[in-house]
Amino acid sequence: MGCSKWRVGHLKPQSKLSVFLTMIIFFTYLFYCLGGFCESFPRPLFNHNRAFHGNEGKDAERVAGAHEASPGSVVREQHSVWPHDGTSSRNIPIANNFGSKKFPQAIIIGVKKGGTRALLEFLRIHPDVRAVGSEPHFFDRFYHKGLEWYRNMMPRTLEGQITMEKTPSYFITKEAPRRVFSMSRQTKLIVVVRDPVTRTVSDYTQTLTKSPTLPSFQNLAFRNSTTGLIDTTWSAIRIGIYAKHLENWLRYFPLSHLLFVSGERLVSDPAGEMGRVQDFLGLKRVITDKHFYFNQTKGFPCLKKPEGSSRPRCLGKSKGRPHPHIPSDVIIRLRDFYRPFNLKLYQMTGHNFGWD
Ligand SMILES: Nc1ncnc2c1ncn2[C@@H]1O[C@H](COP(=O)(O)OS(=O)(=O)O)[C@@H](OP(=O)(O)O)[C@H]1O
Repeated sequence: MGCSKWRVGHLKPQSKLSVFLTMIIFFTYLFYCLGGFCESFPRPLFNHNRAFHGNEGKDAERVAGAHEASPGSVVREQHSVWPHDGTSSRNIPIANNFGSKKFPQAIIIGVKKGGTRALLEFLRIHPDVRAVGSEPHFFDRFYHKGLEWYRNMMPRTLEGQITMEKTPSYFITKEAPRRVFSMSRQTKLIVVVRDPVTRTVSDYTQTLTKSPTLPSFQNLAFRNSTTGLIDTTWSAIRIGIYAKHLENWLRYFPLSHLLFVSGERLVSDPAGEMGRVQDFLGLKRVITDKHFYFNQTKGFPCLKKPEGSSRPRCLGKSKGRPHPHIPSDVIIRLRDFYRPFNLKLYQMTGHNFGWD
């Protein structure tokens, strides 16, 4: 102090003034820095999240805003706030490759014409569900392509989100249970079941749309029209023997890994059925009756706001088609045929689907 006094005392008045001003500037700057206002580099926005997830900088965007309840909603929020030109005002690149591709933790394995598309589209409005749009057919047709091929088909998911796919033919594929099990024994399996008689007619209607010269329903359904013996080699019939197919799955998975969704209730009470599905998947009940409205023209429930859209949407023309008339005696025979298998299913699942 004495030293500086001595030096200042020997300076000219102009020099004293400039020293004084320099000191004012220096102390003002010091105060600003202590207040945190003088950083010349942008702060890495998500540093705190590395510690949060112990992720050491991998997938920085994956952990973005991990303090929020749902990673899915965080991503949406970022997109709506930040510019969409690939950079943000804080020099954080916005890529559309958030997260990583994982094997599905839950699969809709069946049944064909049960209402599997409706279920998947309804689930996709949940922020914590990401699903493949098309049917991958990995465990039946493309198993030879290998698990990496399959994983690559999956959408990227963030921490806490569920990866899903639906391929209804898995349910009747002999090898599928073993194959799914060897991918992960933790896989959750969802089966949408529908009255097997209506399901057969629905299946027939689909084939008829593709091949208008198809024989009549009764020609295909009976092995012998006089004895009324049902032709179980016709896949449209065979698929509806749910109890038999279920036996294959129960060799590998406990019943607690399977959820049976009623195809009928998915139409009459979509929100109620979706509540069960969300509970089974361990998801917050986000999808409620607010998401659905009944479209009189379509004759089915439709979504008020499907994923990625703000406009109401129903499923396409191939879903909810009118069925051709099938003579009542044929329907009765089919009902008789399926009854014991249905009862077996009710017993196996502990759930009466009310088809009889
Ligand atoms: N909300 C809604 N909208 C339209 N259709 C609905 C809906 N919910 C269930 N369904 C029933 O779904 C049936 C088709 O089943 P899938 O989607 O499993 O068919 S497929 O196996 O993928 O081809 C389809 O069968 P069809 O009526 O025979 O066309 C519908 O009855």
